[in-house]
Amino acid sequence: MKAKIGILTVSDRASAGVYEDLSGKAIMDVLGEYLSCEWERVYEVIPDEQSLIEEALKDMADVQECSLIVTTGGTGPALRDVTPEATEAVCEKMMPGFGELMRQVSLKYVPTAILSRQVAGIRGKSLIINLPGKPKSIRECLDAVFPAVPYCIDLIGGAYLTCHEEVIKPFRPKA
Ligand SMILES: Nc1ncnc2c1ncn2[C@@H]1O[C@H](COP(=O)(O)OP(=O)(O)OP(=O)(O)O)[C@@H](O)[C@H]1O
Ligand SMILES: Nc1nc2c(c(=O)[nH]1)N[C@H]1C(S)=C(S)[C@@H](COP(=O)(O)O)O[C@H]1N2
Repeated sequence: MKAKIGILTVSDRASAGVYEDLSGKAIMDVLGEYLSCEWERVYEVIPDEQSLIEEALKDMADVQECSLIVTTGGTGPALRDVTPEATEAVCEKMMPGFGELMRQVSLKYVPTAILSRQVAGIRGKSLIINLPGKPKSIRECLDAVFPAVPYCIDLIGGAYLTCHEEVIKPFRPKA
């Protein structure tokens, strides 16, 4: 099965064309460096509206059958930041370790790492992971959690992800 990966940028300004979506691009670049298997991307840029975020996540998970969905933006405390709420609303199971680890690692880079409420969870055969909006946060967060991502996707019946192990080494306890 060819892996499908959803990349969802949640940003009022990127979706309005005020700035180029560098964070979505960073997700594509980092995943391109990590993955040795063939994969297809499903990409969307939407404003910070909870209903639109939920709709996009459900479409990527249920219709497009993405094994992994990575969001960027909308995780902070500002009024319009609702990506974690939308993620929780569509997930059957939350995976708190992802947010805990990303926040902890991010503190090495910025003291404001604690302002991100980023979460991860499972919807069907999809793992959804929230990342902050800043382009530089993408690699900082993904480097920390990605080693656990392929095995998590194995456990929920998603696509079998393989990686360039000199770049990132996935850990599969039963391999
Ligand atoms: N998708 C993106 N592409 C490029 N830069 C971004 C993106 N998202 C955020 N940034 C940058 O990070 C800074 C802080 O992100 P912030 O959380 O304020 O943005 P956001 O909430 O994603 O954007 P908005 O307020 O338009 O929804 C922004 O001012 C911008 O410079
Ligand atoms: N790794 C990392 N995490 C980070 C940051 C960062 O630059 N790098 N920025 C922080 C800041 S300043 C904010 S406000 C929160 C929330 O960002 P968001 O609302 O764009 O998702 O993420 C935090 N987490």
